Amino acid sequence: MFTGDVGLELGGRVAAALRTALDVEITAEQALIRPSAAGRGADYQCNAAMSLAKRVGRAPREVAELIVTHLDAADLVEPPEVAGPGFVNFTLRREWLQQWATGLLADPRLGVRSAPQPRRYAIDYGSPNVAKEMHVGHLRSSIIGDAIVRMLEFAGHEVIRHNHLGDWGTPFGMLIEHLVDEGWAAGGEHSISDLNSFYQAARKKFDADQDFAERARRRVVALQSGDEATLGLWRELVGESERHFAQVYQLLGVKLTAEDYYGESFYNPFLADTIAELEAKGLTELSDGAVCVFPPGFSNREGDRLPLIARKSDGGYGYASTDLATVRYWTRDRQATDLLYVVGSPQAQHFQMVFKASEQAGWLDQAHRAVHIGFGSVLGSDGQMLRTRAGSTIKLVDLLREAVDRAAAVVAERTELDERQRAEVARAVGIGAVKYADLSNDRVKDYVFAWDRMLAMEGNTSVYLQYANTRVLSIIGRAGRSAPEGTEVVLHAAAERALVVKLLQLPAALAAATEEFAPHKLCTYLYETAAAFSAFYENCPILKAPDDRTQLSRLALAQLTSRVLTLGLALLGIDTPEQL
Ligand SMILES: NC(=[NH2+])NCCC[C@H](N)C(=O)O
Repeated sequence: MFTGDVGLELGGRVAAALRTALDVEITAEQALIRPSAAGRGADYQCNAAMSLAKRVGRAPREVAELIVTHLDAADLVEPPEVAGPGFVNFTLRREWLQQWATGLLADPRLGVRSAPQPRRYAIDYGSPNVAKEMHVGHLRSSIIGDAIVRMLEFAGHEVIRHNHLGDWGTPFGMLIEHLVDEGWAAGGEHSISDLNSFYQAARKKFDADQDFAERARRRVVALQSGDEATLGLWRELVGESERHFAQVYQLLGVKLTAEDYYGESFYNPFLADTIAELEAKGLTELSDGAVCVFPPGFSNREGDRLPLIARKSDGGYGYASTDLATVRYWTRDRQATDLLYVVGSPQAQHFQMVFKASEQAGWLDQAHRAVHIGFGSVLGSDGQMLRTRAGSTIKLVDLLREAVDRAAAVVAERTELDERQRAEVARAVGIGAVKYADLSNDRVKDYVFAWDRMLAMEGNTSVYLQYANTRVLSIIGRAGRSAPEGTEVVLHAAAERALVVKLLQLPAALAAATEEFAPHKLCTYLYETAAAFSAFYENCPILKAPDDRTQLSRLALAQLTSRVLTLGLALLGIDTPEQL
């Protein structure tokens, strides 16, 4: 059955040909069918002959020829051709493309099939720290994590979001004690910007004032032993931070809500059992009084094995203990099959060690996988970590507000919109620009934060795509009608055909972006689609189409383009205004 992915379909046919011709078994994926580069005169190519040649002891071109002679795909492609060292070039048949495009018009999923075996994902993203300002790393985690959530959900998987809020540990002793000193609980008129300096003030006192430090230490003990009054103050502090984070999430339009907080404190009740299980399985060692796990394969430059500290020498638990508990909790208690952690690349080793130890403990096995979805830093135009001019770290709300303000300046000239519409558009454009600038780069790389580039109307930006979409919509609007389901798509001009071939690649592009947790692959695809539409529109008039049938067909292509752009951007968490 056709899966919606024409590359895979061709792959299956190539695999069948190889079975008949050479008695070798490969999967549809292993047939390595890829879209051909533009201007190559073909739509797809098969790259498998070269590597198969060695396996079957024949020349690559000979293998390619055998594929061609044994291929049963005349319904789908023109007679294929062997090229170069052993590529097979495929050109899709016009009739097939026309039929496919007509069918697409009636398909709410635009050719994308749901996962045949849905999995249960638990995804850790956002994950800021209480009583501290969210930083750009948390912004990246929120944006990338959210796109991944949307893509996985669209693919039909179950997705549980959890926000690993840093809300526990020794700093809370000094924070709460400082809070008491400030009479903070009484007033309630405090905001997170107070809290940032609040944190620094607490830290300063802690370092300078022995008496305060002692009180802070006692406060930690009170907190950990569940003292009600202390817990009340702690909740106050956490609640205040959560209100602030909610503001950022709302402005950003990410799916994280108050229900998604599974902070470090959440795992507190599971820590003792988690560590006891590791001990019972013989995976721990005492090292300088601390209970440690030494997962194999991790050592420093001197060759010393690296520990995960499961329980500190004072009996307390730390960051690593909690993360071991997350793996156990999400796999065992919540039956998640896939654990995703969207956290900056500097924590890569931490997660590799946690995963290794979890494998040893049996929490991760064939049926469960854990993936650290790392990402690089955001740099300023000076190539250094993004900071304000004064040198302090940038406040996220400020950054997002500035994005909306700058976008507002861009749309201010659109006098045909009323004030409310303009505000909505400014938000969609500004926030979209920040998100897209982040998502369109390979996440593992650092990227430079540059307002002008991210808000440019030309190039691979969200504004360009949003604008392209409004242009398509306005053409359809001016036509005064739309192509109904069942409209027969007719492809005569090369640009029409090229656009349909692009639209046809949505399932493959989306699958790659989803499976590799690589939203930039979807961005690239959308950009190419918008470009294909431009070329189409330049060459194939819609409003002044030669006849009615052609106009309807071209309107159908315009509608499909808009739907692909809208869906693609929505999966990236970006809104598509109807006017811009
Ligand atoms: N399970 C986790 N460790 N998630 C990531 C937590 C990130 C941490 N709060 C930080 O700001 O660095």
